[in-house]
Amino acid sequence: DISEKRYSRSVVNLVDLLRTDYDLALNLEKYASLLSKKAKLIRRGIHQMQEMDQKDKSESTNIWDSPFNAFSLIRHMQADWLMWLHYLEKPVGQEVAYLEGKIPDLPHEVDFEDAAEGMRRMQGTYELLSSDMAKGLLDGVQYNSSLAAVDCLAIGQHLINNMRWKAAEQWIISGFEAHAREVPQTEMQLLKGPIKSELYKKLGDLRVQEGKPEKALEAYQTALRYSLHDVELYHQYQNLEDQIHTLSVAEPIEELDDEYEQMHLPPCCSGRCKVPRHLRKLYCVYNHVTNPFLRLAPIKTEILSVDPFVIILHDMVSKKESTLLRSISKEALEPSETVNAENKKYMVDRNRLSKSVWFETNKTEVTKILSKRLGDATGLDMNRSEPFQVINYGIGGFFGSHWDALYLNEHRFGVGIIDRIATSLFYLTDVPQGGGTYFPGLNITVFPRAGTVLFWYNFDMTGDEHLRSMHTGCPVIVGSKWVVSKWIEDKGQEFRRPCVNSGSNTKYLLSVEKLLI
Ligand SMILES: O=C(O)CCC(=O)C(=O)O
Ligand SMILES: [Fe+2]
Repeated sequence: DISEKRYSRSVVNLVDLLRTDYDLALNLEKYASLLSKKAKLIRRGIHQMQEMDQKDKSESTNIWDSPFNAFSLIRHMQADWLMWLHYLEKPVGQEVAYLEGKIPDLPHEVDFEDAAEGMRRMQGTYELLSSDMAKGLLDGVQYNSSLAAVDCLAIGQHLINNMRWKAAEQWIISGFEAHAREVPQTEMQLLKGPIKSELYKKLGDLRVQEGKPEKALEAYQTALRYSLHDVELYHQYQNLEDQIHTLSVAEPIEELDDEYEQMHLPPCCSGRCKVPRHLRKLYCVYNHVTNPFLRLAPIKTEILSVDPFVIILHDMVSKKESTLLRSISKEALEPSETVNAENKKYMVDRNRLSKSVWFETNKTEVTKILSKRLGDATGLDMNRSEPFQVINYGIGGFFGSHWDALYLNEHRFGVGIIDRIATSLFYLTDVPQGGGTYFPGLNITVFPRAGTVLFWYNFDMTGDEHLRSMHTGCPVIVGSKWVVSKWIEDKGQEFRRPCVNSGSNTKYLLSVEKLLI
């Protein structure tokens, strides 16, 4: 479905969007040139009429001096003005229709909502100030791009819609600052009037919601100063003034609870949180034990946590393999889905903003090799694993905190039930800023490094789900985050990772946990 492109959920379609923008600008240019031709012809028409007028006047003839004059006048008035009307009404070329036809392909309101929500989440997660963000200063890094006043205004509006008054106010103020920095005029100013008026108007709306009518009135008044002829605004102002006089101002609407907000923003995505002591002593080893082949080519393995077992495998994907995988995925990406807890069906959800595509393990030489390598490095049977999933995150893209396991412990051991004993995440790209994988129960944040694999067990040694295996795909601040996931099934790994009561007899294990002995 064309209308379901979900532009904000990946960066790959943004290039198409730029192309469409360029194309539409050309279309507008064509329209403008046809329109000026039309205007020229109209002007010529007016000129002709004026000449006739002059002639009539200079010859000082009366309209009744000749039957032709009267006839001409009547014919002119009856037919020519109709002709003008037709001419004025006739569309100028096909450009308006072309633009109309393109509208369904352009980002929709949901795309904007996704993008604005992405900005808000980024701001909340990394504790950024809106004024810094608008200036292009993101988590201590200054970029040479910034937000325009209209962008700040739009984010402010989005926050007002979501009852976040304080944050909205800060974005409106950032809008004024952005406006002071701006040199070129934006289209909005051409088509809708001065941006300053729009910003003050929004500030007024906000103050009304907050229950500060006097302050709102002040804001509307200032807005009016910037657009004297805005009738609608004037009515809004008058209405509010009446309401204040008659004490009938609407009740304030309370800001959405901050605690709810905090719950949805993982606190340590920045990686600057304190890692617990027992996790700081961990180490790096060469794994040459899970497969005889590794004696020749051991895999550099970093142990991040013992319980649950979390490791980073180095040099698992070459540049060439990464490029190939990304290029075959680009055209096939669709908005990512998550498994619904109740019906186990895959669905698009607001908690996962990315695009992805599934590839069978045997799809290409690259997927076959990666699967083999992963099997060697983990000691697990890749014949018992789910297909690869290639994922791309857009700016602000994220995956809210979740567990990968599908069933609750009491349901997992039923007949025929297969669950995800382990997760492997191949990082295909570095992400310049943000986009880490964070474990809230461990306070570990792993930042994507092209070619590495993050691997962890979702279940403990007795087969129960490990609560601390919960993880988060942190919001991307800058860059295009490409990862490939592969979930490994529990059924079929019984001899490689048998259930044991404690870690004491791990020497019988065949999987990578052997490294712990
Ligand atoms: O992208 C990430 O960092 C996490 C991805 C993830 O949790 C998943 O795909 O299940
Ligand atoms: Fe996950």
